[in-house]
Amino acid sequence: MAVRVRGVVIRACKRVLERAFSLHKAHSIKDMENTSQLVRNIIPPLSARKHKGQDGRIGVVGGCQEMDIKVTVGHLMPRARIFLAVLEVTLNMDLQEARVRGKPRRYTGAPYFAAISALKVGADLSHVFCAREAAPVIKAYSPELIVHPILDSPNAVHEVEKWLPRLHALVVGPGLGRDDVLLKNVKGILEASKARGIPVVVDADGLWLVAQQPALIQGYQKAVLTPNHMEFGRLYEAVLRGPADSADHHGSVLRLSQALGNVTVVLKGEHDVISDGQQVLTCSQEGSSRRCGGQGDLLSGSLGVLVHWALLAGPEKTNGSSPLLVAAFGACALTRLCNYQAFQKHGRSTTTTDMVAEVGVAFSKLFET
Ligand SMILES: NC(=O)C1=CN([C@@H]2O[C@H](COP(=O)(O)OP(=O)(O)OC[C@H]3O[C@@H](n4cnc5c(N)ncnc54)[C@H](O)[C@@H]3O)[C@@H](O)[C@H]2O)[C@@H](O)CC1
Ligand SMILES: Nc1ncnc2c1ncn2[C@@H]1O[C@H](COP(=O)(O)OP(=O)(O)OP(=O)(O)O)[C@@H](O)[C@H]1O
Ligand SMILES: [Mg+2]
Repeated sequence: MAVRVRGVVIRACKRVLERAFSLHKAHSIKDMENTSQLVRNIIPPLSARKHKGQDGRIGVVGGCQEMDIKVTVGHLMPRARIFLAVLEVTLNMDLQEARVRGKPRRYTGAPYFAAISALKVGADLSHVFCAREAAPVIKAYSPELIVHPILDSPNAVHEVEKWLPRLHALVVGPGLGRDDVLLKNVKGILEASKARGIPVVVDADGLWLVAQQPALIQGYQKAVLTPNHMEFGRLYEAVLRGPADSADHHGSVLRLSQALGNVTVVLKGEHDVISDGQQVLTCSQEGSSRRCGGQGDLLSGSLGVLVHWALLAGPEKTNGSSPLLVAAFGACALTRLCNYQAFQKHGRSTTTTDMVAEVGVAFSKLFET
């Protein structure tokens, strides 16, 4: 008898839990649909009357190419030293310094993915501000990008500042690396962008810089930070002086956003959690289990365009929600659907290039139906 009663109770509990779960799921699907509608509202209509540039001029700040030449000058024969000196003049770099700086980083794919994604989403012009040696590599990937080889030059901040009046949004960090000279220049670029009220998406090594100096972004409400798991942990620790609660992503993202003065934060992961310090949204658009590098760059590049569109549209088009929150949701849903579609075709061999090829169809499915 007691065993039968226990069985009935367990089955009843199971039914309650299943119902609660499916209700929660239905609720989140409804939320996602409502937010997708807000994204649709901010998309500017295509029109024959518009001129080039009107739908978005986006800048990506990132891309480095440090040489990995291991030399110990003291051990070289005199003739080899002369050769080294000639090589240094030709390459215009200090090879000893390259060795001392240690772990070389060469990222050209990340800024390319971010910049090409901005174009594919619908920006008219996409600029990349990168280190000198990275420029020919990035340019060779795509003739569609405008590439400025200035990020490691002594007057980098001034060079980028000249372009700021012509840019609608900046994406800072993809493939930037952590070289002190580049980070110092990027700090100046962030300050100049803030002074002009230009929206900034901060990703990857840009987040490394913000974790060292949170004041750089503190209270700037036209900023969106897009950390992955590791970047979020670093940032949280730096700002809130303690570890994030891994069992409560909602609470952690909300707290980080609030502590940064309502800067919008997007924590990427199995579900993307987005907050402006007031609302918390979750994007659970179906993706896949494939986690190749570069997917986050697709997200930050797309977000650069959507942030511009959302701010242009204003809060009346987003039903009172923060435009940046809506833009961030749009970029997350788009990236995840690109991942899903690419995975259907390529399975385990899916790469970010396959995802970039899906942007057009995924965007139409989500936001133009
Ligand atoms: N093709 C390219 O040029 C690419 C360059 N990239 C650049 O590489 C640089 C470093 O970026 P990283 O993303 O590696 O950042 P980090 O150097 O902070 O490393 C993140 C580490 O965390 C791990 N990780 C990520 N998600 C995790 C999770 N959910 N749980 C546990 N571990 C997790 C990763 O395997 C990685 O080793 C940036 O400049 C970035 O833009 C990446 O964007 C990938 C593509
Ligand atoms: N476990 C997961 N399941 C489904 N989607 C995921 C998962 N983890 C990440 N994503 C999605 O992949 C995209 C990129 O997130 P990811 O955490 O890979 O960024 P990242 O590490 O910055 O990428 P990148 O290699 O470009 O630097 C986001 O849209 C996110 O929603
Ligand atoms: Mg990344």
